[in-house]
Amino acid sequence: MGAQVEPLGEKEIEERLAELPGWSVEDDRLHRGYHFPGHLPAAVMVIHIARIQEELDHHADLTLGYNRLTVAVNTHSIGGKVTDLDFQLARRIEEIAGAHGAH
Ligand SMILES: C[C@H](O)[C@H](O)[C@H]1CNC2=NC(N)=NC(=O)C2=N1
Repeated sequence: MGAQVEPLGEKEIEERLAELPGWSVEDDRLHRGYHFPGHLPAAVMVIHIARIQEELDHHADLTLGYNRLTVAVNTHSIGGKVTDLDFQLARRIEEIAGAHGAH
């Protein structure tokens, strides 16, 4: 996979985060929490994210609550650092969030 799976530096992370409001990096994990109008829309978004994750072969930890969903991801194959793969997944999730009533 080459340079794509290099851990990102601090400046590269800041640049990418600037394009992704609501997302942050803590403890080497890229994460965001979403709120929903109820439980089913949150659960449906989990399934939609799962499809994207299979397409990208990159998988986040998804924590589903009643009307909340937390997404946290890093790249396991390089020992749990934030890479461009994590940002690719985050951008794909952002693209679908609005349609699920997530905010
Ligand atoms: C075999 C398969 O391609 C790997 O295990 C993939 C699957 N999903 C993954 N997801 C994440 N977040 N990091 C990985 O390194 C990773 N590796």
